[in-house]
Amino acid sequence: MDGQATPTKKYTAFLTRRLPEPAWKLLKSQNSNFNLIVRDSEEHIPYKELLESVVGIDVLLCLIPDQVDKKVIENAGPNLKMISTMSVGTDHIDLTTCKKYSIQVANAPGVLTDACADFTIGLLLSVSRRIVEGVARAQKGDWPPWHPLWMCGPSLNRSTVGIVGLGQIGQAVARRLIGFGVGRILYIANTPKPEFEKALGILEKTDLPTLLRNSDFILALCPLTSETRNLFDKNVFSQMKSTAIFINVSRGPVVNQDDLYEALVNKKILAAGIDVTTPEPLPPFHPLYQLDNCVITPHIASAEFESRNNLAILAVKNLLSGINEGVMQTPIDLSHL
Ligand SMILES: O=C(O)C(=O)CO
Repeated sequence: MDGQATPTKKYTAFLTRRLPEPAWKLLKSQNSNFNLIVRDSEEHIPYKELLESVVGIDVLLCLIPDQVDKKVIENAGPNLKMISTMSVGTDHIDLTTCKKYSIQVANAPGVLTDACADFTIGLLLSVSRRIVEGVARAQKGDWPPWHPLWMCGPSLNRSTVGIVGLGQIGQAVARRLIGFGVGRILYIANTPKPEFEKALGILEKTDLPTLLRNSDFILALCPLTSETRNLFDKNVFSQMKSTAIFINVSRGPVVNQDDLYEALVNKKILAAGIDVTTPEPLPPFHPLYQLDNCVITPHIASAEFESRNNLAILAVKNLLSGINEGVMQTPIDLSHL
């Protein structure tokens, strides 16, 4: 056998569902050196099927609703080396277990930023200008002759906006807010952003109580972590102005939903707009749907064709570079875990 190279083992990659066409084309054009298993469905993979499908794979490409927990990772077995997620958020993946087994994880940052920032402004205005409520009233015939203060809401112009989490999306939202003439933007973030503060002129890093006390609009744009889980609870809502509008485009579990309901019903805050909930999908008869002062959208902040296609393409690029070069393009730093 002297002189014969040991054949390198072909990786097996498993995709939990079909991907949008441009990402699929890219994958199909470059899959000759690995085994590709694609679950032939547009639908979410049931947990039990995920557990069974991952056994023995080397690379997993997953999506937000796929719960890649300890059990799934351990069921995959020792071959599992890389997980590429078609998402920015990684809270559906047990990163601690990934670190334990030296599994690389890559998300897809950057590609959704503008879509999410546009949507955040849209949701904020839908709530403050009562657009959804107005449409519902008009459709029900609840439309009196023009009335000076009917269906009025607070101005964004000259207001103080509090941003919780000034990452890429938070910064893109802050830039857009300048165009709406806001007076002040307060933010909390793990790291200060002095250059960005200087560029915008009206941005101030602060602490949570100061942000809550002073903001007319409070935007949750932070990732879900052990520090942000349940951050917006009764105590936090009680520190907001009674005229405050709360917007969540982050993750459902950063909010204690019962406490949000209580704050909205008892007018502790004026209104809320939430694109993310617990659970998702939020069941149709959930009490929050009954409130005029709550706008609920079904996790669509990033739902632009271009951004979702780019999200899928970046997830595929991560998978390909992981297989071909051993390092994914946009790996997550797990060293702090
Ligand atoms: O990519 C994510 O994390 C999203 O929430 C997409 O909407």
